Amino acid sequence: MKADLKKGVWTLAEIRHGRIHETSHELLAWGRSLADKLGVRLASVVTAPVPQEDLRELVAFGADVVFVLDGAGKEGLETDLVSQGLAGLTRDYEPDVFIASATTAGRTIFSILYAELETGLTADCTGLDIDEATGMLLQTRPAIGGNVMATIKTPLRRPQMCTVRPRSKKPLGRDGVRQGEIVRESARLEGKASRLQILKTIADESQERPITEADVLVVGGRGMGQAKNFQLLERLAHLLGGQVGATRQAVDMGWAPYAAQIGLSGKTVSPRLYLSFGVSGAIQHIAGMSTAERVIAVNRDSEAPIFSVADLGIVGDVGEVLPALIAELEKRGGHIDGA
Ligand SMILES: Cc1cc2nc3c(=O)[nH]c(=O)nc-3n(C[C@H](O)[C@H](O)[C@H](O)COP(=O)(O)OP(=O)(O)OC[C@H]3O[C@@H](n4cnc5c(N)ncnc54)[C@H](O)[C@@H]3O)c2cc1C
Repeated sequence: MKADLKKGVWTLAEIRHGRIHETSHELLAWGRSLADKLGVRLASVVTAPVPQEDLRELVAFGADVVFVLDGAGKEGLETDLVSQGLAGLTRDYEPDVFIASATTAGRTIFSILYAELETGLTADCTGLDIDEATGMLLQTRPAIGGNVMATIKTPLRRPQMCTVRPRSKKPLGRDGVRQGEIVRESARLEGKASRLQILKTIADESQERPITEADVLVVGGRGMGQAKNFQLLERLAHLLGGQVGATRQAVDMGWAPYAAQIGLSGKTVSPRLYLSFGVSGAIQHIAGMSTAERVIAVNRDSEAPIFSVADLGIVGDVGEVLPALIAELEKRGGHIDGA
């Protein structure tokens, strides 16, 4: 163990198919802002074998230290072994803060790890900060049915642990000349075998590409009126090289699949362009799209809350605006400036 690397802020790197997934870089952006406020080191912890270049990328995206935990599983899928291995590492190095992505892997590993370490865990945060007076981690997440945002502290136990929604922050700019330290540690598992057996992994093919990865999202709400009108959204998305997203109301009515739902109980998205039609802009929907770069909203109600987060608002009926927009784009061969 390297005693000089004790304490600090840690992030858990996410591994998919033997590579570091980009959510790990988003997590480093959160971690970097916390570590800078506390004036401490930022570490990323890797729990399965990945190429050396991926470890260097973690440094390029903000890590000061990369801990590689050897021997805790082949792909990071044996979550019981990974959690056990991480518990030993965490006890040795005593980080003040440890954060993971609120993905299936992050949630599973952290729910075992926090219990093992007898500390607290705030799941699914949308915001993190440091309390200037106490240096404590402020963990913000929707609460009470999504009607309020609660900020939670962990005053007594360490580390302060939470999972953070993917896409709730953009990665920092890559800095290829950043220097960092890579430290290898062996998982102390005393010959334990995993109780999990991975039979097979099945890709979610309900959408060609997850909406979380789309640059352009064309989003429909209840104001679209009926399922058939979602075909117009598909057409517009196709012209813009984007994908279709939906509100919970639209999903509940069967107009779009759950995989397309954006918001608190759906996906968090961060497209370059978010274009909505007949979406009111309820707080639970905004929670999933507030990091979109540019927002254009069409709604017939000039008081609709979506306009308060829109860069461009069009007060009008989707039945008129949407076909007109499609016709204009078709004339121009499917291109608008900036999209
Ligand atoms: C715990 C919890 C979790 C939730 N999670 C989510 C979530 O993940 N995602 C989500 O989206 N919601 C979620 N909701 C639901 C959320 O509160 C709203 O009910 C939902 O977002 C509203 O969807 P909407 O905008 O499609 O419908 P509405 O709120 O009914 O809005 C329809 C809008 O369309 C406009 N409109 C109607 N006709 C036309 C027309 N012809 N032309 C133009 N505009 C028109 C109306 O003016 C209105 O603003 C959640 C709620 C709770 C309590």
